[in-house]
Amino acid sequence: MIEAYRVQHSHHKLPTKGGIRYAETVNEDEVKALAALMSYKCAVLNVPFGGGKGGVRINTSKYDSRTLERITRRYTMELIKKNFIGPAQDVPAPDYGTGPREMAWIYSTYQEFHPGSINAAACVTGKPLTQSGIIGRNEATGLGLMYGLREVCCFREDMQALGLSPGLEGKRVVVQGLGNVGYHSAKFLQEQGAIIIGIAEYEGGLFDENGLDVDAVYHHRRATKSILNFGRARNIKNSRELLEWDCDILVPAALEGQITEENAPRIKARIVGEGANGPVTAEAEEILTRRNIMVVPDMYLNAGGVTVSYFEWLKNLARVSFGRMDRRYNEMNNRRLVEAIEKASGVSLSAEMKKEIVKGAGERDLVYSGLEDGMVTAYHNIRETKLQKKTPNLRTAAFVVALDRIAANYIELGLFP
Ligand SMILES: NC(=O)c1ccc[n+]([C@@H]2O[C@H](COP(=O)([O-])OP(=O)(O)OC[C@H]3O[C@@H](n4cnc5c(N)ncnc54)[C@H](O)[C@@H]3O)[C@@H](O)[C@H]2O)c1
Repeated sequence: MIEAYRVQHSHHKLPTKGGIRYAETVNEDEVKALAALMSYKCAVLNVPFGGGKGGVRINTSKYDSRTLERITRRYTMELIKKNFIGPAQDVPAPDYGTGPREMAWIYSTYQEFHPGSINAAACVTGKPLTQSGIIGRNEATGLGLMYGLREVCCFREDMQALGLSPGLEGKRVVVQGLGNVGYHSAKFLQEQGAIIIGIAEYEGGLFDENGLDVDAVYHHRRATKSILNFGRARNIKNSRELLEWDCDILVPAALEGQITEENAPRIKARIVGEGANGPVTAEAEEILTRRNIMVVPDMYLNAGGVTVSYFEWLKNLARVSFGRMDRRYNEMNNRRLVEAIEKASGVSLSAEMKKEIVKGAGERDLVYSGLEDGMVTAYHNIRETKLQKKTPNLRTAAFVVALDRIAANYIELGLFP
């Protein structure tokens, strides 16, 4: 017998949207809380979905791929029977313990029961690219986190109040969890000049004051099945110690409840960027706020995944491709376009103009720029609200933004009958 859940928190917008988690810790309360968080997250980013969430209480390492497939398809069947999945009802996505593989199984099962449906692909997001997925969904949450922290760090006066210099460049970062969110967050932060001095996984952690090469650590862990013993980096046996390490930014990107009233007094980071959902407990946040440590809340900072899921859903509904899937193909086509323009107009374009056209806009450019725009705008909304309403922290301000928008929906829609 396997316990599984799907929760829909608010129908102010439909479909509801939220990931499916596979973990031994899954329980009804957790799924309910995560579904509520999804409502607020979508509202903060102005993504027109209600909140939903799913969970299957299993330890994935105990099952082979065949059995995981059977579990996923069985779970999807239950969702279909109860009308808890569909492009207009409820659209799942990946979360802890699931990825594109599981999403493909869900899509395939749904399709079996909806023959002839022309938008069946929009029943789930985070699918593989070959199965109507979208470029950029895999890295979306980590990329969005980087855009968010970049925006946070660009306000000179806010950084001064924390005793930090503006910008991501040179910021010393510790990341917990090297999964989808943690790996991509670390990678994109590193690309912006941040120094990843520590990475914590459940089997242990690594520390290197000069910075860890995120890609190399990721491949090392995949090859050796452990993060430990990487180059000259120092092994940290108890990886929880890394949460309390001296750094500028701490990114907990594994599971909830990692920073509690017990360890909050010892946190040395100046900024805590919530990659995971709920990594800082309410009691811990009070302590961090009192200690002038800025917590950038999950409902904003890890909303990149659902934002790009929205683009994938739109793409599936419209049955279009957002530009060329393949950059080389895109460039080849654009070169032809340049030739055609020159031939038709009889004018030869400048080298600069040709370069611009050839580069063009592929699906990746559209997804990345859409995500960037969403993250930047949302941070400005939250920061303005914090200043205007004098909220104690960014989370309260984000709640005000989200609840105002959701309330406006309910009020404007009214009651029926
Ligand atoms: N995937 C998404 O798009 C997405 C979007 C928003 C929020 N989130 C949230 O981000 C968190 C991580 O999700 P994910 O998709 O990256 O999951 P994942 O399964 O890809 O990765 C999680 C990683 O955390 C590690 N981990 C587990 N326990 C740990 C511990 N005690 N200490 C250190 N590392 C530990 C795991 O080994 C794994 O590598 C979850 O809270 C999830 O709800 C995910």
